[in-house]
Amino acid sequence: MISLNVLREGEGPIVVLSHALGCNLRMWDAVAARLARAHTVIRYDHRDHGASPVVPGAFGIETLADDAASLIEREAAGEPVHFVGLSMGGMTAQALAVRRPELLKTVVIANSSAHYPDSTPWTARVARVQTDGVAAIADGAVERWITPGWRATPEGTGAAAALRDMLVKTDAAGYVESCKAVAAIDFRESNTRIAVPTLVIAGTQDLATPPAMSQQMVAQIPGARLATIDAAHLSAVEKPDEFVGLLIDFWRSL
Ligand SMILES: O=C(O)CC1=CCC(=O)O1
Repeated sequence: MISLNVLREGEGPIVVLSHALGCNLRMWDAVAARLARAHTVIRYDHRDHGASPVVPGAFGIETLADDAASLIEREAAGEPVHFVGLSMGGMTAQALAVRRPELLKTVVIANSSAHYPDSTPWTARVARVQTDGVAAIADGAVERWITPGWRATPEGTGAAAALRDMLVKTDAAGYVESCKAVAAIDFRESNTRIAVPTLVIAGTQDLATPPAMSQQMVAQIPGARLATIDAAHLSAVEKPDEFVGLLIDFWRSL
């Protein structure tokens, strides 16, 4: 078992936030600030990201789910949590909901996918990072993460710079292994066995995990609901008020 970097804030029902590939727990700053007014917010860095250890060698998203399960066991002391994952965090949520449903009150899968029909772009990205480092793919990634319209504003320009900085500080070998884990996902069958209340959030301008991928997950997961935000891939960064509003409405509706 590895010891992940964890940040805990606020008081109340526990929410665990799981970030995207190449980001770290700071991706959730705006969402955490809003949620922590009435919740215990626990966010963490995935292995090979942020201030968590870099663990040499290949792994699957199931390993990230097991990392999250150990963290919940330790931090929540038997209280089921609301688990919110975006992109790779949403993949972690899909695996966790099947492997350890007893740890979860609800699951939110934002800007994510159950499967990539074509792994060619991932193979190309891995090769580029192996040759030239994470910085070589950073500008393209940030362009997928937030909309051009927001990037043109002072707030969005600052956010883009902070996100780029987060990405280029990610360990290259860890990023490569994470890309391979993401490229290999296939939750299409296991999603039909999720029995935890689930909300799927899609970004209408998300080119990395387009809304059709969210619609597919909703069709697979029994009783799952779909919500949309007018944003690109990192909807929680660009539209934190709307993102938190969707979470609160979902939790209140149960
Ligand atoms: O980095 C990207 O291109 C988008 C992405 C896919 C999975 C993830 O976590 O980020």
